[in-house]
Amino acid sequence: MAKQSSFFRSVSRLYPHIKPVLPRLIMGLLSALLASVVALTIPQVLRVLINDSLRPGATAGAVWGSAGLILALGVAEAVLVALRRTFVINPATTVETRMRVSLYGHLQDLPVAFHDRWGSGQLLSRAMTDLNFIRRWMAFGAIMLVVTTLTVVIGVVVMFTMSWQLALIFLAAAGPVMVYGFRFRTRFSKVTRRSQDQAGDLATTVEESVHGIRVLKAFGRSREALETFNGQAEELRQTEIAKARHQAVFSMVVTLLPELALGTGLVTGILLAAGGHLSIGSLVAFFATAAVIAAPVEFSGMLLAMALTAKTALDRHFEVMDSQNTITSPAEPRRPADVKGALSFHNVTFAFDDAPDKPVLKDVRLDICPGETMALVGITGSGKSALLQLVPRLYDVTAGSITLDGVDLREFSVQELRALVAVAFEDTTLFSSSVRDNVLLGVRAGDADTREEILAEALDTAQAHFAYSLPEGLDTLIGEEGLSLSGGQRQRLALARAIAARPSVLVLDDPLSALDVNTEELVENRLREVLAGTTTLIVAHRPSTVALADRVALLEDGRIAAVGTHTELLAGNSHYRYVIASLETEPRDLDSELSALDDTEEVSQ
Ligand SMILES: Nc1ncnc2c1ncn2[C@@H]1O[C@H](COP(=O)(O)OP(=O)(O)OP(=O)(O)O)[C@@H](O)[C@H]1O
Repeated sequence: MAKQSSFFRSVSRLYPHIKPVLPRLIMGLLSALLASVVALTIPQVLRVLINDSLRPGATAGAVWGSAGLILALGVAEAVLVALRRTFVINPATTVETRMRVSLYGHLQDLPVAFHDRWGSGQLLSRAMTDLNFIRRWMAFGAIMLVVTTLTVVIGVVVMFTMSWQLALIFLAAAGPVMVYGFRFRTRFSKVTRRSQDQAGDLATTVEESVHGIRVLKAFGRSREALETFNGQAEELRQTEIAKARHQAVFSMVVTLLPELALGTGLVTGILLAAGGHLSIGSLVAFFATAAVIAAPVEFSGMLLAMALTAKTALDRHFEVMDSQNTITSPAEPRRPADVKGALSFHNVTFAFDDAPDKPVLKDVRLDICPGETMALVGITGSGKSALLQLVPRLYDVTAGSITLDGVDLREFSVQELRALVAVAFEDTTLFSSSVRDNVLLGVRAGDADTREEILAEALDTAQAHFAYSLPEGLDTLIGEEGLSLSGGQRQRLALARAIAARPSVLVLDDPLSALDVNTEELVENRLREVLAGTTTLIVAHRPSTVALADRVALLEDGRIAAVGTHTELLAGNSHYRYVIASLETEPRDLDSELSALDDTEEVSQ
C-alpha cells in the first residue's frame, strides 16, 4: 500500500483542488509574509532609536516618534496575523469538503472488488483524519512554512548588512541544522506513514467489533477482542512515541544550535562594539533580529513534521483516488427498446482478483427465458452467489459474456443496467433511514401517490406488514443495518426493496432463509405472482424455494452440471439428489418420492 513519492510531487496534486481558492490563499500568505516583514522592521527602528534618538543632544520628540512607530508596527503585525486567519480558513474548509465529497463519490464508483481488499477503517481514516490534517496544514502549516523560510532568509540578509562577522556565526549553525533536517525528513516520513496506517487498522477493528458486537458477546470473546485491540493500540502508541522522539530530537537540535550561535555571537558582538567596529544600535538591532528569526527556526521542526504528515495524508488520499473503476459504462451505451428479460450466460468464467488462477465459475452456459424463474442450487462454495453478482455487474466476468436480450451487459450503461436488475442478498443491508426510504431505494421515478402504491404493494408481497405497526409506521428510522429489526423482518424489507424496483431481472440470494415456515409460505404465494412476469435468478437453500422456480440449474464446483425442472433433476441426477437431501431442514423420504416418479417417468442417470 505504501508508495513513496517526492514531497513536491505529492503536494502538487493538491493544485486542482486549491486552484479555485488560490487568490484567498495567496492573500493569506501575503498577510503572513507582511507580518514577518513588519516584525523584522521593528529591530531596525530600534537601531535608529538607539543610534540617533538616544544620542546626546537628541530631542524627546524623536524618542516618542520612534516608540510610537514601534507600537504602530506591533499593532500592524497583530492585524496582519488576524487577516491571515480570516483569509485562509474559508478556502481550507472548502478544499477539505470538496476533497471529502469527491473521495466519497469515488468510493461509490469503485467496484466491489476494491472494497473486498480495503478495510473500512482505512477508508474512514482517509476520509476523516487525513483530510482534516490536510486542511489544517493548508490553513496554517504550508503558509507558515513558506513565511518562516522567507523570514529566516530575509532576516539573515538583514543581519549580514549589520555585521557580516556575526551573521557568519549564525550561518555556521544553520549547516548542521539543514543536514539533520534532511535525515529527519526521511525517518519521520516512514514513521508517520506507519502511524497513519496503524490508525486506519485500529479504526477497522473498532468498526468490525461494533458491527459484530452481538457475535463477540454471544461467544464470550469480548476479552479477546479487547486484547487484540489493546495490542494494536499499543503498536500505534509505540509508533507515536517514535514519532514524538524524532520530533523532540529535531526540535532540540534546531533550538540548541541557534542558542549556541547566540551566545557566541553575543561575546563576539560585544568585542566588535568595544573595538569600535559595530555601533551599539546595530548590536542591539542585530540581536533583536536574531530573536525575531529564532522563533521561526525553533518552530521549523514542528512545521517540517506537519508538512511530512500532510504529504503522507495526501499520498493516502490519492492511493484511493488513483484506484481505477474497472466497471464502467461504454461511451455509447445500448438499450433494447423494450427489455423482455432473456438472460444468457455464454461460457462465463470468473475469478476473484485475489485468486486469479482459481476461477470460481468455469465455462458457465445458461439461458433463462423472459419471465422464467431459474433456481440455482449447489453445495456451499459452489459459486452461486458469485454467479448472481455478475448480473448487476458488481463484478465483471473474467471470460465469456452475459447478455440481456442479446446485448452484452457491458454494453449497457451501468446505471441503466442496475435499474433493470434488482437484487436481494442473503446479507440484508438496510440503511439508517426510514422504512419507506429503504424500500423505495431502487424506485427512481413516479409521483408521491405512485410511490406510495408501489411501497404498499411491495410490503404486501414480502409480507412485511409489521412495518405499519412500528412506532412511527413507515417513517420509523431503522438503525444502522436495521439492527433494531429481527433477521426475518430485515429480510422481508430487503425483498420488498427488490420487488419495489419493478425490475426486468430479479436476482435473489436465498431471500427467505430467515423466515419461519408459515411466513415463508405466505411470501412464496405472493412472490409467485410477481415472479410470473419477471425473469428471476434465485439461489435456493431450501426445497421450498426451489419450488418457486420453473427450472433449476445445478452448480457443481463452478460449472453448470445440469439444468431441468426439479422433478427431472431429482429423477436424473444423483448429485442433485445429494444436494437436495442436504438442503432439507426436515428429512424427506426421497426414496418414496423417487418410487412415485418411477411410475410415471423414465429414470435416467
Ligand atoms: N470476495 C471474495 N473474494 C475471494 N473469494 C471469494 C469471495 N467471495 C467468495 N469467494 C470464494 O468463491 C467461492 C464461491 O463462493 P460463493 O459465495 O459464490 O459460494 P456459494 O455457492 O454462494 O456458497 P453458499 O451456499 O455458502 O452461499 C468460495 O470458494 C469462496 O470462498
